[in-house]
Amino acid sequence: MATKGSNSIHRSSSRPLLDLSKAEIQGNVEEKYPTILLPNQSDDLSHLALDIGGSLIKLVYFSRHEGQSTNDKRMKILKDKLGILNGNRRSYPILGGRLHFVKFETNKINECLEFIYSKKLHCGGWESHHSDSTNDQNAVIKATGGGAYKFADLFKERLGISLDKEDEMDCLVAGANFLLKAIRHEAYTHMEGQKEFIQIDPNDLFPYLLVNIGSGVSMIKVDGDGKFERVSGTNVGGGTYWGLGRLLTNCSSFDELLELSQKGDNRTTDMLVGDIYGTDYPKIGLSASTIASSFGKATLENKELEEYRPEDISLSLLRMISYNIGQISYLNALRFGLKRIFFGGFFIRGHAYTMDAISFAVHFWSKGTAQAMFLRHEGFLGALGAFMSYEKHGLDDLMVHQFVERFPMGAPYTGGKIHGPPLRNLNEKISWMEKFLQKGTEITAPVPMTPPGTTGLGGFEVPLSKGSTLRSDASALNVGVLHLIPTLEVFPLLVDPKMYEPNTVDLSDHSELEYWLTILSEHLPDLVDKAVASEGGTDDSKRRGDAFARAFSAHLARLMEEPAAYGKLGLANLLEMREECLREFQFVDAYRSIKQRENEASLAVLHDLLMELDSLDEETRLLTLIEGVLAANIFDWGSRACVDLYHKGTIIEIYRMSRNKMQRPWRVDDFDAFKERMLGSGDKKPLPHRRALLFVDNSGADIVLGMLPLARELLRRGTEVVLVGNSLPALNDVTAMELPDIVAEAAKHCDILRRAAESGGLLVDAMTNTLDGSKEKLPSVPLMVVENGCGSPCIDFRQVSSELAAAAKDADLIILEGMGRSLHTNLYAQFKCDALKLAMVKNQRLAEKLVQGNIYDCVCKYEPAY
Ligand SMILES: CC(C)(COP(=O)(O)O)[C@@H](O)C(=O)NCCC(=O)O
Ligand SMILES: [Mn+2]
Repeated sequence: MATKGSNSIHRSSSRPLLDLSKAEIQGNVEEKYPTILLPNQSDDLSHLALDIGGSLIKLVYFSRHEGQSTNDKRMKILKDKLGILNGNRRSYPILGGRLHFVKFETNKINECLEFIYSKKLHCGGWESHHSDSTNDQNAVIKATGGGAYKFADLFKERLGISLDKEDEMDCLVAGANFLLKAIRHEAYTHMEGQKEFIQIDPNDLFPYLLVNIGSGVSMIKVDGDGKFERVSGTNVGGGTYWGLGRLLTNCSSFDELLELSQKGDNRTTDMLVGDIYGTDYPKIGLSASTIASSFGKATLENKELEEYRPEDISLSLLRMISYNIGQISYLNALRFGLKRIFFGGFFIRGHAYTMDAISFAVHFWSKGTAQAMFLRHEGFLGALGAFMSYEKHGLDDLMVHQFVERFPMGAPYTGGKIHGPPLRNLNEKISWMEKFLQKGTEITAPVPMTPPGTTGLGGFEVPLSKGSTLRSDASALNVGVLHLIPTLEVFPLLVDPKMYEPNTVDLSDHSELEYWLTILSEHLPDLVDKAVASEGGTDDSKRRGDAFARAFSAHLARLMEEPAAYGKLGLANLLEMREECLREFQFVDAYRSIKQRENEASLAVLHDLLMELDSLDEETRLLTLIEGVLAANIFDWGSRACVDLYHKGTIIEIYRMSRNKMQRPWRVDDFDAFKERMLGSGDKKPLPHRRALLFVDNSGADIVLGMLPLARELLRRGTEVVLVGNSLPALNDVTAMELPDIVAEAAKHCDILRRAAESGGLLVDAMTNTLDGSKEKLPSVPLMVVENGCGSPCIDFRQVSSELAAAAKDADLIILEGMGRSLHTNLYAQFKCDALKLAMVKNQRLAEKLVQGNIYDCVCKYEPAY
């Protein structure tokens, strides 16, 4: 096993240069960095890279989306107000690209070629740019693995592409470095069946030992990007397990052999300490069940191979090889003083028992001072590395907060297991989901979980539970699609972004997880009804609705069995997953008509409400406004209890009932502290806040009769107001795109709102008049709208839109409204500015757990700047 000196990644320049022909400036030419359209340039828009191994082909490809343009004038004014210089990046909704991870069996290479062809990945992925097929002839694709040589001619012949070979070791390291720096829940430990995600600080990653277990094993000391050395290895690896296993058991595939091991009992083959001593050997810390000699028992008995169970042989082999690799790895880590050891390669395949065995060996020999870690994308290190070797893909500098991982369903090639034909369009995806209905519960069937204590503390012991309880979790869907959103930023007003945890409820508590998964499952029929109705109840929408329900149920079933399947799970992830799943089946806005109807009904009574408010003194008005926000937060189509209420009354009736019940003290009641900050006490009048960010929640009464009147009060007191709305729809939440029209309607009833909206660039028509000089120019504090970067009922402040981050720089007050944004997430979040968290608790269990109260209790939590 030769070692290799330090390497630096070779960046070949195989990609064609930019094609600037017919280039033109798109959008506003006056902007400092206008968008330049390159109609003839396509290669930079999509990439594909391959790792062609002996058993699997791994593909990583990037797809990019066109954004929708928005109202330029409105955006320009907003940017001026917020001081955003770079004017070319944004449009609603968020722009971005996606990194997809796909696997094929190498012996089904034709499916892989067909997939590449159907997605046009061989010519940049953009059909419209490649009507001329002669372009395809020049395409060069990065590839690594032995198959990059073996199949080069086939790729040329069938797709007209040349494979540009990248060194395998370079790729492994580049892939691992990228994952460990960019993906939040990439690395995890796996001890006795328990998976725990480890947060790696990207600034404190190096040095580490990367152990790649393929047919053979490479141990690589990694000191930085492109800086590594193969310090050791062993010829006893995955190939040894599979090769010996095949000879000894007649298994026909690696997976079959691995599965067999799960039913094995190694006491029949291994010589244990107890076999030699008849008891434990406590002096040197060995229990009777410790393996003294793998397969040693075969020397004591006069038995033929056929007399041993293949299951036992497979388990003994697996343990022998895993322990050996774990031990050698630890010794190498010790040799170079490395604290971290990451294991990857096809041998591991996310297989619980293999990981437990390796972890045990590292733990045992290091006496608990070292820990084995595994990588969720372990099978894709090489392909990712090949992908990273393209120049100018722009991914090098991206950071954790700019990636969002999502788990689409019905895309059978994402994830560990290959379980379907290549899907080209939504129709095929739906048919594929339908098949599962016919076949029963193939993907929704409970998957047995690994119970704690599979290896036992004494180590090398017989698993406590045998057979089906030792499962591989390499089944589908534990690797998602990585959305790259370069414009996402960490919210600058977080006191401590490193310590920030968005989720309030800990779903690692199994009863909590079960409760919330059940809630979501029970809500599903109603949601499907709404989604189908939002599209006119067509046959097509019904089909998609069914497919959505099946896909989402499958996600819930998978998570019930394996909560850590998609990384660390929180309620915010679950609620976002539901929205993403709807979008996957092309339900763009399931509550569209409900939102519209509620907006109209609420706007009709806004004038009366404002008159009533204006008749009150300052103090009563402030209290009435906060009551109004809390009362109107009852309009929540995501809460079971609220939806039941709506079947019993009209919007206005429910709103009045809710307001009448607003008796103080609320369950959490910091109103007096907030009032003092706003109005002062005695003669002392405090300075108004400079700028308030209002994180609005639901459409209808919530925004129109709750948050807008509160915004108006702040504006009246001289505080700039930024309404922060969702980038994409989620339940009945109001989106940033919908807000300007709602404000425009509300402004018809109110001068304060109108002037502020004009000043903030929200009333474009009125603004045109003003700019023409035909109207008196009235100075006013602006009312603005920004998108938050999310498409969920919750908000994760580690990943917000760049506009919101820019708006936050001058803000000294934030108001978070609703259960999703201020209870499920952020209840305990600390901000550098004053923060008011307002919500009605519309779930009995949450009310009991968080505020020791009851459903419909209210929370008014005020926290001065930390
Ligand atoms: C989805 C929600 C967070 C939305 O609440 P909101 O943020 O609109 O106040 C909430 O409705 C919820 O947690 N619903 C599930 C629990 C239930 O149905 O009781
Ligand atoms: Mn909501």
